[in-house]
Amino acid sequence: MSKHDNTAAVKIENISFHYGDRYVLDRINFEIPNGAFMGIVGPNGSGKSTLIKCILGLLKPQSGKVSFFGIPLSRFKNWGEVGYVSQKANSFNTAFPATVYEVVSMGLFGKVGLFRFLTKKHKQKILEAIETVGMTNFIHRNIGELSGGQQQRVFIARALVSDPRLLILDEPTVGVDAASVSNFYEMLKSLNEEKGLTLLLVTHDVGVMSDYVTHVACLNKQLHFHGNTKEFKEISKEGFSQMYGHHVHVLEHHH
Ligand SMILES: Nc1ncnc2c1ncn2[C@@H]1O[C@H](COP(=O)(O)OP(=O)(O)OP(=O)(O)O)[C@@H](O)[C@H]1O
Repeated sequence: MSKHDNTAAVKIENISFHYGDRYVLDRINFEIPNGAFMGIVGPNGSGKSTLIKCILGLLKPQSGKVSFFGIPLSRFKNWGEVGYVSQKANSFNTAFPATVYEVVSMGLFGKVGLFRFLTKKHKQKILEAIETVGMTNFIHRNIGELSGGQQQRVFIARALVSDPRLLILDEPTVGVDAASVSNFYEMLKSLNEEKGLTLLLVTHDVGVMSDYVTHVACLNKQLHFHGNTKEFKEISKEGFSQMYGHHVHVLEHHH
């Protein structure tokens, strides 16, 4: 594969961020290994979105640094390698009259008006991305006529058309009904395992998520734990709650 194989996909070094005099992130250090599927969990207000914004360079931390594939954020230019699916509610007006095919094609150009310039190769990419997320049967359906989980799949396909090496997802299961959540994670897992895509997922959903990810980071202003899923599961539930606060409970899958 690529020459970056031993380099972390994302390296976060000593990141601190405060809004005014209010600390939201306190000296955060961790790496997302290339090829990992990492879940970041934390209660409301624990700084998850702020951390994602610092990673993407949308917010500038007061201290610390971020690098992608070994390149410092300040010099990183290959944004096509990094896909981002923000919280659904903020990302798209689903009343907008666009089909699945049209929404996914925006991942190539960002604009609907450029449809007529799509080459055969572009069209192939779009069809492939739609197939990867299992939405081929809905290709001409309007985005507004899909369920929350189906819409999220389409937004992921939109992020996949530019062939990213890393995909960052902020609360992708919000609005996805409980029965579809496992299917949704299953799809992410196969993107990770079969396509070798590195995934970073932010969620409240500790229980179900931990059955699919390879690594976990627990955030509550500070990083309370980071490691592989086996280590995460070995932490006793009580010990974990004490360490991390009462907001988060590790639930077994069948609950
Ligand atoms: N623009 C802002 N100005 C001031 N404070 C902010 C701003 N944005 C967020 N905060 C505060 O920073 C803290 C962390 O917010 P953040 O959105 O990063 O948390 P989160 O873990 O993503 O929360 P949630 O799970 O509820 O989305 C919260 O206390 C929030 O109120």
